[in-house]
Amino acid sequence: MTMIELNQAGRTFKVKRRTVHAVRDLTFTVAPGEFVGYLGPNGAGKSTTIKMLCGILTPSSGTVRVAGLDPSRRRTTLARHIGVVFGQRTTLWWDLPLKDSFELIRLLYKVDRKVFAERLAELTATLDLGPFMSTPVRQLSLGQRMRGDLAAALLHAPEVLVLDEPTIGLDVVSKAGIREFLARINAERGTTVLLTTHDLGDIERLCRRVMLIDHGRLAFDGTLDDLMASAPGLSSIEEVVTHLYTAGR
Ligand SMILES: Nc1ncnc2c1ncn2[C@@H]1O[C@H](COP(=O)(O)OP(=O)(O)OP(=O)(O)O)[C@@H](O)[C@H]1O
Repeated sequence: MTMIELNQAGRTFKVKRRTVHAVRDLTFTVAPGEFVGYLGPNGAGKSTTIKMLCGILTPSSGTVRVAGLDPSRRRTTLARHIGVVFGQRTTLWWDLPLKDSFELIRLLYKVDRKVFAERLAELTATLDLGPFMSTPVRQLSLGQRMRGDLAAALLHAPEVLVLDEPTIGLDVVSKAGIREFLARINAERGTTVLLTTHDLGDIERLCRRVMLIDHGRLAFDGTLDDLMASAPGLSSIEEVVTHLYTAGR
């Protein structure tokens, strides 16, 4: 059983008569319960991959499956199985208090009132949302907003969580809190997590497996230990990743 499956997936964009290959021949699988780091330099194709996983973008070639579904054709059904957080953007309603955004999500996903209340209570406690539950989203700090977005992505209890830079711009304490929360969700609920980040501390703390994409192609797929062993003589993850990003340029 696989939770995420890409088979020679590719995506091109036409820019001024030129074809940009954002993602090429991408083949990998992610099993249920895995916590995978998805790394790559700017412009490597990470966001394009994530958009194909959510069904926002249709692959130009190959196939993509998430929870057994073709995301671009079954986007509504897939929404029940997947949670997505884009660190740079919020999915919450800007002018509404956080709790009203959550209630709208309950209605959208048709979650039973009692089940929802239990989940929300648990997420409120683990993410410490209580102090700003009645605050409009636009007035939240970045760290508070991110915690709100994570709760919003998990209220319908998806099996797979896709995170695009969830710790961007956060201070060390907020980052540690988010990392602890994600580790817990993965361990306790068995949620499959695909994490894109430029913060290698996120990767070190959370991911056993790392995939690295460069120029739209998979350049590395292995454990964090394999990654460290791939560049003998280099001792920090920063050095190893810099080496991989600059190799072949
Ligand atoms: N809508 C689009 N139209 C044209 N080109 C695009 C589009 N979206 C992405 N690209 C191009 O595809 C390539 C991959 O972009 P993508 O956003 O997937 O990279 P990324 O790995 O997420 O980068 P970053 O770390 O900077 O967010 C880049 O060359 C980018 O310019």
